[in-house]
Amino acid sequence: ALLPILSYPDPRLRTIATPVKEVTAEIKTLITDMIETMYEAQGIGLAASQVDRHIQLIVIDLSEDKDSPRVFINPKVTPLVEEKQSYEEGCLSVPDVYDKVERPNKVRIEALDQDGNAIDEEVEGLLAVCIQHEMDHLSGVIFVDYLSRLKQTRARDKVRKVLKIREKQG
Ligand SMILES: O=C(O)C[C@@H](Cc1ccccc1)C(=O)SCC(=O)c1ccccc1
Ligand SMILES: [Zn+2]
Repeated sequence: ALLPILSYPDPRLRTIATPVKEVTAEIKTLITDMIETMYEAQGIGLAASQVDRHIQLIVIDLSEDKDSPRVFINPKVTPLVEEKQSYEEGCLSVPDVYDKVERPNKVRIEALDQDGNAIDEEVEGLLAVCIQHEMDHLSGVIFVDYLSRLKQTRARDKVRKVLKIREKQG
Protein backbone atom coordinates (compact mmCIF):
# COMPACT_ATOMS: atom_id res chain seq x y z
CA ALA A 1 0.00 0.00 0.00
CA LEU A 2 1.14 3.55 -0.66
CA LEU A 3 2.02 5.43 2.50
CA PRO A 4 1.72 9.23 2.96
CA ILE A 5 5.14 10.92 3.09
CA LEU A 6 5.53 13.65 5.72
CA SER A 7 6.54 17.03 4.26
CA TYR A 8 9.05 19.51 5.67
CA PRO A 9 8.77 21.28 8.12
CA ASP A 10 6.41 18.73 9.78
CA PRO A 11 7.75 18.37 13.37
CA ARG A 12 7.15 14.61 13.28
CA LEU A 13 10.15 14.44 10.90
CA ARG A 14 12.27 15.46 13.89
CA THR A 15 11.41 12.32 15.90
CA ILE A 16 14.37 10.09 16.84
CA ALA A 17 13.77 6.54 15.55
CA THR A 18 14.06 3.61 17.99
CA PRO A 19 15.86 0.31 17.25
CA VAL A 20 13.89 -2.58 15.74
CA LYS A 21 13.78 -5.40 18.32
CA GLU A 22 12.29 -8.11 16.15
CA VAL A 23 11.49 -8.23 12.41
CA THR A 24 7.79 -9.03 12.78
CA ALA A 25 5.28 -9.72 10.01
CA GLU A 26 3.99 -6.18 10.53
CA ILE A 27 7.48 -4.75 9.90
CA LYS A 28 7.83 -6.91 6.77
CA THR A 29 4.58 -5.40 5.50
CA LEU A 30 5.89 -1.92 6.32
CA ILE A 31 9.08 -2.71 4.32
CA THR A 32 6.99 -3.75 1.30
CA ASP A 33 4.84 -0.62 1.60
CA MET A 34 7.92 1.65 1.96
CA ILE A 35 9.52 0.16 -1.17
CA GLU A 36 6.27 0.66 -3.13
CA THR A 37 5.96 4.20 -1.80
CA MET A 38 9.61 5.01 -2.68
CA TYR A 39 9.13 3.81 -6.29
CA GLU A 40 5.85 5.70 -6.71
CA ALA A 41 7.48 8.90 -5.43
CA GLN A 42 10.46 8.31 -7.77
CA GLY A 43 12.94 8.27 -4.94
CA ILE A 44 16.15 6.26 -4.52
CA GLY A 45 15.73 5.89 -0.77
CA LEU A 46 13.13 6.21 2.00
CA ALA A 47 13.47 6.23 5.80
CA ALA A 48 10.64 4.98 8.06
CA SER A 49 10.62 8.43 9.74
CA GLN A 50 9.31 9.90 6.49
CA VAL A 51 6.18 7.74 6.66
CA ASP A 52 5.72 8.60 10.33
CA ARG A 53 7.02 5.26 11.64
CA HIS A 54 9.81 6.03 14.08
CA ILE A 55 11.89 2.85 13.92
CA GLN A 56 15.43 2.40 12.53
CA LEU A 57 14.49 1.13 9.06
CA ILE A 58 15.71 2.34 5.65
CA VAL A 59 15.01 1.13 2.10
CA ILE A 60 17.22 2.08 -0.88
CA ASP A 61 17.16 1.18 -4.58
CA LEU A 62 19.75 2.77 -6.88
CA SER A 63 19.11 0.32 -9.75
CA GLU A 64 18.04 1.49 -13.22
CA ASP A 65 15.12 -0.95 -13.43
CA LYS A 66 13.93 -0.27 -9.89
CA ASP A 67 14.04 -3.99 -9.16
CA SER A 68 16.74 -4.38 -6.53
CA PRO A 69 15.66 -2.75 -3.28
CA ARG A 70 17.95 -3.00 -0.25
CA VAL A 71 16.71 -2.97 3.35
CA PHE A 72 18.81 -1.73 6.28
CA ILE A 73 17.54 -2.36 9.83
CA ASN A 74 19.21 -0.69 12.85
CA PRO A 75 21.89 0.74 10.53
CA LYS A 76 25.17 2.17 11.85
CA VAL A 77 27.42 4.27 9.59
CA THR A 78 31.13 4.94 10.19
CA PRO A 79 33.03 7.36 7.92
CA LEU A 80 36.13 5.69 6.41
CA VAL A 81 37.76 8.82 4.96
CA GLU A 82 38.24 12.36 6.23
CA GLU A 83 37.66 14.18 2.98
CA LYS A 84 34.11 15.10 2.06
CA GLN A 85 32.44 15.09 -1.35
CA SER A 86 29.64 17.44 -2.30
CA TYR A 87 26.56 15.97 -3.96
CA GLU A 88 23.31 17.59 -5.21
CA GLU A 89 20.77 16.04 -2.86
CA GLY A 90 17.00 15.98 -2.92
CA CYS A 91 14.42 14.69 -0.44
CA LEU A 92 10.95 13.22 -0.85
CA SER A 93 9.93 15.21 2.22
CA VAL A 94 11.18 18.46 0.63
CA PRO A 95 9.81 18.13 -2.91
CA ASP A 96 11.41 20.06 -5.79
CA VAL A 97 14.29 21.34 -3.62
CA TYR A 98 17.80 20.27 -4.61
CA ASP A 99 21.07 21.57 -3.22
CA LYS A 100 24.66 20.56 -2.57
CA VAL A 101 25.56 18.79 0.67
CA GLU A 102 29.07 17.69 1.70
CA ARG A 103 29.47 14.23 3.21
CA PRO A 104 32.29 11.67 3.64
CA ASN A 105 32.46 9.80 0.32
CA LYS A 106 33.31 6.37 1.79
CA VAL A 107 31.55 4.82 4.80
CA ARG A 108 31.17 1.48 6.57
CA ILE A 109 27.56 0.37 6.96
CA GLU A 110 26.58 -2.19 9.60
CA ALA A 111 22.94 -3.27 9.74
CA LEU A 112 20.51 -6.20 9.55
CA ASP A 113 18.57 -7.09 6.40
CA GLN A 114 14.88 -8.08 6.42
CA ASP A 115 15.82 -11.71 7.12
CA GLY A 116 17.87 -10.72 10.17
CA ASN A 117 21.19 -11.38 8.39
CA ALA A 118 24.11 -9.10 9.26
CA ILE A 119 25.21 -6.49 6.71
CA ASP A 120 28.75 -5.13 7.06
CA GLU A 121 29.95 -3.30 3.94
CA GLU A 122 32.23 -0.48 2.85
CA VAL A 123 30.36 1.70 0.40
CA GLU A 124 31.15 4.86 -1.55
CA GLY A 125 29.59 7.18 -4.11
CA LEU A 126 25.84 7.65 -4.35
CA LEU A 127 25.09 4.67 -2.10
CA ALA A 128 27.23 6.21 0.67
CA VAL A 129 25.53 9.59 0.13
CA CYS A 130 22.04 8.07 0.17
CA ILE A 131 22.67 5.92 3.26
CA GLN A 132 23.94 8.96 5.20
CA HIS A 133 20.92 11.01 4.00
CA GLU A 134 18.55 8.26 5.22
CA MET A 135 20.45 7.81 8.49
CA ASP A 136 19.97 11.55 9.11
CA HIS A 137 16.19 11.03 8.79
CA LEU A 138 16.35 8.41 11.57
CA SER A 139 17.99 11.07 13.78
CA GLY A 140 15.43 13.75 12.84
CA VAL A 141 17.87 15.59 10.54
CA ILE A 142 16.78 16.82 7.07
CA PHE A 143 19.33 17.81 4.39
CA VAL A 144 18.05 21.41 4.30
CA ASP A 145 19.34 21.73 7.89
CA TYR A 146 22.86 21.92 6.35
CA LEU A 147 21.87 24.88 4.13
CA SER A 148 21.74 28.60 4.90
CA ARG A 149 18.76 30.13 6.73
CA LEU A 150 17.77 31.87 3.51
CA LYS A 151 17.75 28.57 1.61
CA GLN A 152 15.73 26.96 4.41
CA THR A 153 13.12 29.71 4.13
CA ARG A 154 13.03 29.28 0.37
CA ALA A 155 12.64 25.51 0.83
CA ARG A 156 9.66 25.99 3.17
CA ASP A 157 7.99 28.34 0.67
CA LYS A 158 8.67 25.94 -2.20
CA VAL A 159 7.19 22.94 -0.35
CA ARG A 160 4.10 24.97 0.56
CA LYS A 161 3.62 25.82 -3.12
CA VAL A 162 4.15 22.23 -4.30
CA LEU A 163 1.67 20.89 -1.73
CA LYS A 164 -0.98 23.44 -2.82
CA ILE A 165 -0.56 22.34 -6.46
CA ARG A 166 -0.77 18.67 -5.47
CA GLU A 167 -3.97 19.40 -3.49
CA LYS A 168 -5.56 21.01 -6.57
CA GLN A 169 -4.54 18.02 -8.69
CA GLY A 170 -6.44 15.91 -6.17
O1 LIG B 1 14.04 11.70 0.88
C1 LIG B 1 14.70 10.68 0.71
O2 LIG B 1 15.30 10.13 1.64
C2 LIG B 1 14.87 10.14 -0.69
C3 LIG B 1 15.95 10.88 -1.46
C4 LIG B 1 17.27 10.14 -1.28
C5 LIG B 1 18.48 10.88 -1.76
C6 LIG B 1 18.59 11.38 -3.06
C7 LIG B 1 19.75 12.03 -3.46
C8 LIG B 1 20.80 12.20 -2.59
C9 LIG B 1 20.68 11.71 -1.30
C10 LIG B 1 19.54 11.05 -0.90
C11 LIG B 1 15.56 10.90 -2.91
O3 LIG B 1 15.40 9.88 -3.53
S1 LIG B 1 15.36 12.46 -3.65
C12 LIG B 1 14.78 12.15 -5.28
C13 LIG B 1 15.77 11.47 -6.20
O4 LIG B 1 15.47 10.44 -6.71
C14 LIG B 1 17.13 12.01 -6.43
C15 LIG B 1 17.44 13.31 -6.14
C16 LIG B 1 18.74 13.78 -6.36
C17 LIG B 1 19.71 12.93 -6.85
C18 LIG B 1 19.39 11.61 -7.15
C19 LIG B 1 18.11 11.15 -6.93
ZN1 LIG C 1 15.13 12.65 2.50
